[in-house]
Amino acid sequence: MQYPINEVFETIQGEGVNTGLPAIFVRLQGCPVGCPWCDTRHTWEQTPENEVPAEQVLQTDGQLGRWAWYDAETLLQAFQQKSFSAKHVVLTGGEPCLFDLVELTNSLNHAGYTTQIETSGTFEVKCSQSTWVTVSPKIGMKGGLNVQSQALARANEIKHPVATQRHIEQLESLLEGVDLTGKVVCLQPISQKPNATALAIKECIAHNWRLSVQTHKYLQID
Ligand SMILES: C[S@@+](CC[C@H](N)C(=O)[O-])C[C@H]1O[C@@H](n2cnc3c(N)ncnc32)[C@H](O)[C@@H]1O
Ligand SMILES: Nc1nc2[nH]cc(C(=O)O)c2c(=O)[nH]1
Ligand code: SF4
Ligand SMILES: [Mg+2]
Repeated sequence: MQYPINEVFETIQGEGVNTGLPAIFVRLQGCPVGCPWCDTRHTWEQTPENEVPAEQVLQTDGQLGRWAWYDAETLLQAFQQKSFSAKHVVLTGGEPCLFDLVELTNSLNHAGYTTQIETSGTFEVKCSQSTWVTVSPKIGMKGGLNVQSQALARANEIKHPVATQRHIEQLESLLEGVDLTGKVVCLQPISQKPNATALAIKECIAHNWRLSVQTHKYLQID
């Protein structure tokens, strides 16, 4: 199966439970969710005129929204070509769960990589059993999509972006009736805003949730 890829790069996982882990990021192109504060808006549209040769996406994109087709085998070859040393692969986007990721995650696992998916939870999560699934639930966004119960049930980590008290209330009502056994709940301040960070700290302590800050942005790395 082929996937439209926006960028492939090696860095340190900056967010969530795996913060600090060296990782290869594979960013898929395309997302219909429409979060107003999204930090990767260039991944929303997958337009034919922005298709580029495969080698061009083996570096960070920035703002271009370019993409190329890759399958599992060519992606693994690209990791060799770039001499990446990380053994953890993060599939993000865009919205990676627009695609069936079973074949891709299984191939990566068989090649010796651990895998993680960053998803909005608005599509069914299809991946290998061992994949670490981070659902950052997107509630009431302008794309009009709802969080799927399958995605919440499959999540290993629920990492909610927050800026206002309303975001806390939305998360509380989303989590009602969800079995949280074995899952980690994190709050992630939106765009490093001081008020959002203060709110996230206060609510993490009150609920015994974890704080996730986007450490790569403080460090000014990709
Ligand atoms: C760009 S999204 C791509 C994956 C997927 N579409 C999703 O939303 O989870 C990756 C992560 O960045 C988070 N994110 C995006 N923009 C952000 C911002 N301005 N501040 C904090 N977190 C942000 C998302 O909530 C998600 O956890
Ligand atoms: N360093 C780093 N860590 C990240 N964790 C999640 C990211 C994402 O965009 O999904 C991300 C990212 O873009 N960079
Ligand atoms: S779901 Fe993810 S990629 Fe899509 S708009 Fe929201 S933060 Fe951005
Ligand atoms: Mg990011």
